[in-house]
Amino acid sequence: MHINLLCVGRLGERYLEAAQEEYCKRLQPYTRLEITEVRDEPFRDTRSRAVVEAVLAREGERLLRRLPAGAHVLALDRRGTMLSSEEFAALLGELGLQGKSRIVFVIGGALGLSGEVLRFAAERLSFSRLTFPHQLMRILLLEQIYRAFKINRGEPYHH
Ligand SMILES: C[S@@+](CC[C@H](N)C(=O)[O-])C[C@H]1O[C@@H](n2cnc3c(N)ncnc32)[C@H](O)[C@@H]1O
Repeated sequence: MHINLLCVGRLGERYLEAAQEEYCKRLQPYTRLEITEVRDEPFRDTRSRAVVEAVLAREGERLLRRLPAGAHVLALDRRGTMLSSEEFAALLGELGLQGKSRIVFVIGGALGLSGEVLRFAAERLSFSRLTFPHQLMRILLLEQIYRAFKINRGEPYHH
C-alpha cells in the first residue's frame, strides 16, 4: 500500500520535523509513504467570508492538482466520522483488501479544506471535535497510521 499525506503548508518547527522524521522512519517497513506539501495562501482578515472562501478555493485547487489518478482520498475534517484506533486500522486493512493500493490523506491549512476537496474525498475522518493546528494534525495522523499497521500485524505497541 502506498500512502500519501497531502498537506497545505509546511511544518515550520524543528521539533515537528523531528517527529515527522521519526514516524516516517518507523513506517518504512510497512508502507511506501510520501508527504506532499502545497503552498498555503496568505491572508489577513478572516472576518470576511469572501476572503475565507477565496483562500480555501486557491488552496483547494493546489490540492486537487496534486491528487494522483485513481487514489482513494480520505479528508481530515473535524466534522467527519470519528473512529477508534482499532476501527481506523480496520479501515486501512479493508482498503488494502479492496485493492486500493494508493491512499491519500488530505490535511487542510489554517482555514480548513474547500468544499470541492471535501466533496472529492471518499470519506471524511475526524480525530475529535477539537480543532488541531494542521502541523500537529499531520503528526497525529502519522502516529495513528503507524499504530494501525501495528494493530493489523498483531505487533506489540497498541494497548
Ligand atoms: C486549523 S484546522 C482548520 C480549522 C478550520 N476552521 C476547520 O474547522 O476546518 C487545519 C486542518 O487540520 C485538520 N484538522 C484539525 N483538527 C482536526 C480534527 N479534530 N479532526 C480531523 N482533522 C482535523 C483538518 O484537515 C483541517 O483542515
